[in-house]
Amino acid sequence: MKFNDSSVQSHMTMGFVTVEPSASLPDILQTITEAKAPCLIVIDDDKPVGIITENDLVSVLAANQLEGKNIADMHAGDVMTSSPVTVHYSSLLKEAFVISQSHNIRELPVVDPDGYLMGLISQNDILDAHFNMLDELQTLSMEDSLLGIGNRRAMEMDLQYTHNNALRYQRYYSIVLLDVDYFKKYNDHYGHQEGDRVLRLVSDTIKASLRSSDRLYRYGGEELLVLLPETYPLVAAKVVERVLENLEGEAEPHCESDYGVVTASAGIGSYEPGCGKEWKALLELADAQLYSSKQRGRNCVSWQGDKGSLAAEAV
Ligand SMILES: Nc1nc2c(ncn2[C@@H]2O[C@H](COP(=O)(O)OP(=O)(O)OP(=O)(O)O)[C@@H](O)[C@H]2O)c(=O)[nH]1
Repeated sequence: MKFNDSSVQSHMTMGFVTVEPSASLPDILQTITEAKAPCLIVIDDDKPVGIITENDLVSVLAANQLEGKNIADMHAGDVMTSSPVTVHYSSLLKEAFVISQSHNIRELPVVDPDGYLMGLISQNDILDAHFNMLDELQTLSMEDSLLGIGNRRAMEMDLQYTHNNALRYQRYYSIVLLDVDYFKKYNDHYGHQEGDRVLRLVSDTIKASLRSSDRLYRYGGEELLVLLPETYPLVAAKVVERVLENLEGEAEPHCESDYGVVTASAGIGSYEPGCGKEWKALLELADAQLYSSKQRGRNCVSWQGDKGSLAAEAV
């Protein structure tokens, strides 16, 4: 389901049960029991002319028992609510909800412009669709539309959560800032659309190089952030080295780069139990280390433990 797919037609059920106006009450009782349906739609010429709910049947049966009438003599027409309230198939869910609320009914037959029956929608169907759409909207509000990874809002929430856990249980975690090298030159040479494609390639390559417990976010522009829970700085450096190698291994041409292919630089900020640093301070640290990687010639990773910008391998 898509969050903007909010027409009645997309959410109605085709599993409705119909009866003719001439159906006898015993047949109606048997049909509704066998179908386990909340209601029966009475149709004439494929158009809804009435609706029979479980409540209608209970009321009629109770009244008849009191009056001693024979139910075998009764028909759909004696039991149904005539001229049922219907909703047009192209109506919005919220219109259907208003109609069902204002008439205090739970099931609405859905009709086409000529009044022919197309389906049935219930208040429950409408509420289910509504909550599913809310879920989808929430997911979308946390996702970067270009790269399909977490956006900055998602990143901040997850960082705070990871930080709180680390604080409480004395755990390590590392964050990595990655920035595509010479990306302005890439855009200028190959065009912005190609730049977008390469950003997706970078993001996909990074994602494929990470463990499932690691998370990738778009920090902004061509900068990405990786959150590595439970990860020591040295281990984080090894992970990032692998990421950078994999990216270089994609061999995506970049004729304006010293490397001839698309590469990225990275900086790491790590939380160590008792260090007293907030996640925002780690972000600043990662940013400073990223700057250091750029200064060292790019396509490399720096972290605080690497003795001030020696290559990761050398430590
Ligand atoms: N195609 C594309 N370009 C983007 C996007 N976001 C940011 N950019 C571009 O990324 C470029 C980043 O340039 P700079 O910050 O100068 O960095 P750089 O050219 O990568 O140089 P270094 O980081 O020093 O290697 C800018 O030209 C931005 O316009 C995006 O979503 N798509």
